[in-house]
Amino acid sequence: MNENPRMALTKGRLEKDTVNLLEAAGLDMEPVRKPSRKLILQVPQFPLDLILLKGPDVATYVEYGVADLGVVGKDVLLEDPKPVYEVLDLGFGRCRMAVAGPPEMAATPKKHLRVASKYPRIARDYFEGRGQSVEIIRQQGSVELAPLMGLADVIVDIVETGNTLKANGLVVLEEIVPISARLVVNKISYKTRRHEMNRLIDMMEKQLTNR
Ligand SMILES: Nc1ncnc2c1ncn2[C@@H]1O[C@H](COP(=O)(O)OP(=O)(O)OP(=O)(O)O)[C@@H](O)[C@H]1O
Ligand SMILES: O=P(O)(O)OC[C@H]1O[C@H](OP(=O)(O)OP(=O)(O)O)[C@H](O)[C@@H]1O
Repeated sequence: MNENPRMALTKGRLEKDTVNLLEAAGLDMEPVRKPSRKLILQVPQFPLDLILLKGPDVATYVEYGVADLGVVGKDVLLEDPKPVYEVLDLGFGRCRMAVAGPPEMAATPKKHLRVASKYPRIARDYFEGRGQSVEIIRQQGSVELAPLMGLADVIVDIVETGNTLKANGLVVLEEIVPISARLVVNKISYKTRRHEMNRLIDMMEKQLTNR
């Protein structure tokens, strides 16, 4: 067992809101706020270590119990489901998963669709669930380019402000699912470190209800 409970945080877009939430919950987040390349940080005066990872790796660390808890986007959990407990919707990192494409695609249903996405599983589940035949073309980024370049008919991607779609002449064709950051807990830690896990969950939950 780790000495202190360990929480995995997603670097990048979710980082600032996560740090703000933990700070509001009473933790000294100075070590994370201080610019540094450190990936393991200790919360002063509180039994908690923090590790910084990319979203999909947060879920993996929590699955294996190397981290007891983690903060990760719902998109990551849907794309690569893990046997972890999802205990809180943290309410930030809000965006939606959507099908998008050129406006004319709305009026021209196709027998077989080519779909570009960083989220092949979400895309396949969505279209197959509707009986739509698809070929999924996996992308690593700049997904909006695919329909513009003729690589795909539509994309499945995250839409937040809608600015990227707009700047590229694309529109949302269908909403798939709303997304936000979630707190996940390792299943064994939840049993064997119940008191510590509940204390941390309660501290965070209280801040959410105060907002
Ligand atoms: N506009 C957005 N684009 C992508 N993710 C967003 C957006 N808004 C909120 N999110 C949430 O933030 C999480 C982290 O996003 P972030 O872009 O930092 O990492 P990423 O998706 O791994 O991208 P990258 O590969 O560019 O680092 C996502 O998993 C998602 O839940
Ligand atoms: O609706 P918006 O506010 O414009 O946000 C959505 C865009 O942000 C994300 O891309 P990201 O910036 O992570 O770049 P990449 O996936 O293309 O690397 C996502 O894949 C969309 O392209």
